[in-house]
Amino acid sequence: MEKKKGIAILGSTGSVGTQALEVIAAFPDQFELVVLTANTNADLLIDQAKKFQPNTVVIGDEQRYEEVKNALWEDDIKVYTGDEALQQVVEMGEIQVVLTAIVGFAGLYPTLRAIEAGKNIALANKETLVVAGDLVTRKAKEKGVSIYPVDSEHSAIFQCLAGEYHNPIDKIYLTASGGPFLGKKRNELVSVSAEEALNHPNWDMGNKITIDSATMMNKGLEVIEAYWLFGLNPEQIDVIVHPQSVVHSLVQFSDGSIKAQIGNPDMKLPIQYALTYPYRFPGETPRFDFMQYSNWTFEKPDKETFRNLQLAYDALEMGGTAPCVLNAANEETVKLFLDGKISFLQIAEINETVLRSTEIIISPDLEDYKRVDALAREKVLKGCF
Ligand SMILES: NC(=O)C1=CN([C@@H]2O[C@H](COP(=O)(O)OP(=O)(O)OC[C@H]3O[C@@H](n4cnc5c(N)ncnc54)[C@H](OP(=O)(O)O)[C@@H]3O)[C@@H](O)[C@H]2O)C=CC1
Ligand SMILES: CC(=O)[C@@H](O)[C@H](O)COP(=O)(O)O
Ligand SMILES: [Mn+2]
Repeated sequence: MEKKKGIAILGSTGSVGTQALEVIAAFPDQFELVVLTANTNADLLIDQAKKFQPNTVVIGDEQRYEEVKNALWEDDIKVYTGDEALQQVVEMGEIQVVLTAIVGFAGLYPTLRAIEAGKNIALANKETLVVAGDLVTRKAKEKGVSIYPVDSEHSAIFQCLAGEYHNPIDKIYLTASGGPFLGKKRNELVSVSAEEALNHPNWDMGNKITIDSATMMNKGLEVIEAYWLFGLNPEQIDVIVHPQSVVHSLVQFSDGSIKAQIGNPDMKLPIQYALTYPYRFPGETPRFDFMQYSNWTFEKPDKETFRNLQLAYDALEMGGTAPCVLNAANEETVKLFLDGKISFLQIAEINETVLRSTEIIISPDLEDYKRVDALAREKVLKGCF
């Protein structure tokens, strides 16, 4: 029998993490779960560890360490806490693929360490590539490590590219749902609440990405993510609004032919493909019903109203640390919005102010990214919002 594939899930208690565990549970003969990590959700991490019996777990929050350790003592599961532990566990010999399902900049360090240790990456944490795409892709190339996209649009592009290695890409189309406020103009968005913004029409996701979808920053981050994953020019990356979220993205080749990947809005499929690549495992996921989705529509994104999308293109054009600045500002403005401290429209306004007022370093190293990230966050927080 073939050896099972060793998997680490960073961020196992989140939306992607919990769905990844469903995928793993569906193929017990194929995967061996080696590591699970969470930030603060000790209760769920304990439940997951008891059920899946990984070798090791990491709880970010040091206050919850004793509780997790005591709960898992009789299961003989190693328990660690803190940022350094999160970076060390990805080096374990039994791991073949690290699924990065942590949200935000915090995913960058363990991803880099995993690449350094020669582990293939199933990448959900798009912020890693947005912040430091040059560093991450260079390191992956150097170490012969593959980065398999988990993000549904990028998985779609990746699937369309299978077998097309020799064929030049004309352009790609990333599809966007448009979020809960599709069709609204700025004057209608002045006082929308966090609750309304968290009401995504098609996907059930973590809070941060759901707000990003509502502001269309998610699509902006995905443009930058695609730039690094597929080695395209910004002009080759287009966004089209497709409110049904069943055409997950499209590739147009140099002869004009377009390939699309289609399916239900369900993250388990892209997660599974990233873990089983180059194979497709036969699965029980509900089959697509064309009659349920008989009306597909496409429209142009409104970059005036959803300014964040334009800002992401601008940051990509500016280069160097500009996307890192935009990402850091956005992580903070999203938190402020969720805490009721700023309005929905202020998210993009503050992001833009920070982006335009922060000096760019053109060839940054990891320390530069760390400093620039901290500086941009400080600018948002010192804005006295
Ligand atoms: N959800 C989705 O369908 C999709 C998500 N993505 C991307 O995947 C990533 C994860 O998204 P999602 O699952 O929605 O997010 P969630 O907020 O649902 O989950 C985040 C996970 O990361 C952990 N975490 C949060 N902060 C830290 C930190 N500072 N250090 C270590 N661990 C941390 C959380 O732990 P705890 O639970 O303890 O807080 C949790 O396990 C994001 O980058 C997102 O953009 C991409 C495509 C689709
Ligand atoms: C599931 C997924 O990949 C999300 O990134 C999703 O695409 C968000 O939807 P929109 O950003 O298109 O609203
Ligand atoms: Mn996506």
